[in-house]
Amino acid sequence: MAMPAVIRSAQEMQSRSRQLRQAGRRIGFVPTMGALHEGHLSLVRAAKRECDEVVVSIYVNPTQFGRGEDFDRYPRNLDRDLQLLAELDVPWVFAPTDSEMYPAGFDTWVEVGRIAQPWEGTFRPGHFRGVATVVLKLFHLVEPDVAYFGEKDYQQLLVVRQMVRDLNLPVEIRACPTVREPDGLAMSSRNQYLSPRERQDALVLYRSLCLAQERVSAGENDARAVTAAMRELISSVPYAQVDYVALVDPETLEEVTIIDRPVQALLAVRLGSTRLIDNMRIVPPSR
Ligand SMILES: Nc1ncnc2c1ncn2[C@@H]1O[C@H](COP(=O)(O)OP(=O)(O)OP(=O)(O)O)[C@@H](O)[C@H]1O
Ligand SMILES: CC(C)(CO)[C@@H](O)C(=O)[O-]
Ligand code: BAL
Repeated sequence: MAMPAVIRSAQEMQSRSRQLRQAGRRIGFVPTMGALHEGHLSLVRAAKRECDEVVVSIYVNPTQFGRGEDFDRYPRNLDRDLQLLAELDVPWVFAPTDSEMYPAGFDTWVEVGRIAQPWEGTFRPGHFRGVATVVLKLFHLVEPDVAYFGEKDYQQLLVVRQMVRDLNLPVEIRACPTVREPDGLAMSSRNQYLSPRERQDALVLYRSLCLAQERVSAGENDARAVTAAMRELISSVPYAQVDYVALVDPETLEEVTIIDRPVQALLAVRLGSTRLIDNMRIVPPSR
């Protein structure tokens, strides 16, 4: 089990990738912010299945965090991450420094339009500008054939796809299903922040998504009735604060009123100082 080579410099990453591509290797890329868990590792496994080389980036990107968000306390544990990646035989880890990614004088930003505006875009202003900018830079440095993203960050996936389409980026975007804890909680690096009580109460996110599917399977087609039931369930945790709960078109993210086709349930809930997101495809019964 060899430890991955850790590349710190942007230029070195770019020249290594060029060499791999020139040798005809197909590069799979998994961008992360570290504090790796099974969700991340499922993306790595998908990349390993489909590509000759796997590059994982570990970078807590400051520009996607707003003022007052958790940038400073975001979990960082590079040694543990490298150990987990070594167990999967990942050869390359790109872990750039801030000054490599944002050298003095950096002043160019990627602004994705409508798809980045609602939901996370509203509650985390500037978030997707930071995500799109760093992902575009990472794509230029790694030059992957395929890049892997989790459906857990559903809107992020659509934002990245929009950018790739609009800017003709030569990379395929692969979506991977959300990996959950045995009790249903979506894996997230931020789960580490939860106290034992909050960890237990965090189950209301998954339960409310399942409740949405149950109601729709039972014939409910009024989106407002379904989101009201979800909110009621979440309110069984008195200190939970809902940022949004919505049923949306899976492509445009516009809110739907009647559920007459598959929709995406999206939610963001704060439990104490921890903000969690989750989502699920909700499918009405076929007639
Ligand atoms: N449970 C999961 N299942 C599948 N993919 C996931 C899961 N959690 C994260 N990912 C994906 O891993 C990639 C890196 O995500 P990131 O490093 O932000 O992890 P995270 O656990 O989502 O952290 P955070 O707590 O910040 O949301 C993203 O494409 C994200 O969608
Ligand atoms: C895609 C990403 C690595 C960009 O910083 C981040 O938003 C994440 O981990 O989902
Ligand atoms: N998982 C998306 C990265 C973020 O929350 O900032």
